[in-house]
Amino acid sequence: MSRFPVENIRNFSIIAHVDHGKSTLADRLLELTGTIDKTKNNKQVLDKLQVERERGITVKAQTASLFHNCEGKQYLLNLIDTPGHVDFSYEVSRSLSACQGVLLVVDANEGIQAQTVANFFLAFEAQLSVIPVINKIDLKNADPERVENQIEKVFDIPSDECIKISAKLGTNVESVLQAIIERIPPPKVHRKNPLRALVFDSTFDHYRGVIANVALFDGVVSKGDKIVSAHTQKIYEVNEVGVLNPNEQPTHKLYAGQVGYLIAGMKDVTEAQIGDTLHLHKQPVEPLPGFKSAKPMVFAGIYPVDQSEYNNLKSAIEKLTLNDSSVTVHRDSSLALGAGWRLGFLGLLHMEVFNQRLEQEYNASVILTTPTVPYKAVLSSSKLIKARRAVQKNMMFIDQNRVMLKYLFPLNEIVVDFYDSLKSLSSGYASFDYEDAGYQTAELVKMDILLNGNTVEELVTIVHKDKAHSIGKAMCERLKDCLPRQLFEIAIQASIGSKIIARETVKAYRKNVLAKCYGGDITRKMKLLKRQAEGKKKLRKIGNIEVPKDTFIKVLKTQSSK
Ligand SMILES: Nc1nc2c(ncn2[C@@H]2O[C@H](COP(=O)(O)OP(=O)(O)OP(=O)(O)O)[C@@H](O)[C@H]2O)c(=O)[nH]1
Repeated sequence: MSRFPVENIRNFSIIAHVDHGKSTLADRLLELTGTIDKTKNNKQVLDKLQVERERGITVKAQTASLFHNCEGKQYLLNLIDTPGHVDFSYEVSRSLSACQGVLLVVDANEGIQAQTVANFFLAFEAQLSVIPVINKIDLKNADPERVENQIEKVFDIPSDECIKISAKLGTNVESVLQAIIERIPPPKVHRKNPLRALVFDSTFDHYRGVIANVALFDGVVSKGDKIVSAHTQKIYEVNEVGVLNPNEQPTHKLYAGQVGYLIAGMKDVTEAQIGDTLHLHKQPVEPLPGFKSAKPMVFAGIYPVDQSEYNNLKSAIEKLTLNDSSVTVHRDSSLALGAGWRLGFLGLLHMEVFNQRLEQEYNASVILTTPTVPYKAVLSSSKLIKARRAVQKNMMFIDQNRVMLKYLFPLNEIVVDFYDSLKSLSSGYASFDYEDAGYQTAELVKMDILLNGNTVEELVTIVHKDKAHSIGKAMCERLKDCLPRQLFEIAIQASIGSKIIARETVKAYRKNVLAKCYGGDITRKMKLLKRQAEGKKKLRKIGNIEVPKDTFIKVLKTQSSK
């Protein structure tokens, strides 16, 4: 690795709106630099996770070191592929901290979209060089000139700086490599200073423990070095260092300005915190700024389907949150579902992907409860301020056909199905991005679900006053379908405070298990009664009502899919 002086290193990221072609461009760059063989099967090579391949989206940023010869000089280009979906923008901002420049990919047909704007500003604020790349020029409806004008108008980047390519066909991709070398500065680092390495990502390998992705800001790290985590002050010996090419390739040493991986016998997932600084033993340094912790927007309870799986699920969640540090975890327990956790996610897709990764990568089978968003509640019996559901803040025309609107929305209104509705209403043309605007006052009510007058804690929800009636009615109807009839009538009610807003009734049902036993054998009767008693044990009592355990799961599941 010493062959690459700092001036021959470029660290860059590819950012774009979803589906504008980041991963396809990454494939072409890997091929052009000979990192992977050119075959027809190279499709999103850096999307390694099963969930990414199944959904066709990137959820984890990936790193690859490319070796490129240009005008007789060997360059080391470190590429960090990032996700496009709004839920994963935390990954984007972390990746950018290891870069000096970005390729901003824009679809030649769709033009600038919501996440193009959001990601551009992340790069702009981090003061990175931005190379605009207009992709998919092979499409029949491509209009690269229109997109050039949009880029000039919205981002103030002269249109002659745009590179027009087709990542799919490979057209003009060499110009992108040329621009990376010419327009992105080498990292500002010092190899003579003591080691200062930023852990910008980490994964857990079942056999080798924690694998930390590091960007070296100062110094050199070698196999066998004793290093210290600035966060925990624990000392480790480096067992392996190397570059990702795109698979791990050991190199013995990594130098300042380079990006690679490091394995140092960290066995516990709490040891390699993302954002941590590593330095040499007895050579302490000023830690790097690290990362702002992610702010979860959507919360859900997660429980093992079978309580005996609790410890396995605990370790699976710990390992997966090491790789996805934006998830927050708190222990929780529920009367119906047993011991579990309350997890915070950045959005609904993030929650679904986390769940799918738990199942696919850790073989865990879990119950996920209805997603909710956080509220700050002021309990008051006085008149509430009239809620305004969405308030328009700003409007800007990007060109004759496209407008950018800014609204203030309650988070609860957008997390579940807003994006889908927007897409179908606009025939797929509108795109959407959001950022936290803080807490706002709203007319929200706490809705209880009662079974014969007793509140069922698991089903308590916070809903907007105007929607309470329809949601309460739907939940009562679902419960009615799920609850088995019992020996007495059950009243299912939805209430706000003391006011009942919906009601369903489950009629009484009496099962006489002895009906077919005429007279005779007492032992047979005892056996039937014992079996009935065992069946009853399986039921959980809420007040005087026996509720099968899976009723909660059914109601919560239908509720979250609604
Ligand atoms: N016609 C055409 N299609 C392209 C081109 N580049 C990418 N695509 C297609 O566009 C789709 C999305 O490409 P990806 O590379 O997965 O996009 P991405 O930006 O990485 O998507 P996310 O990771 O989900 O954000 C795929 O079906 C690609 O085959 C291109 O130059 N021309």
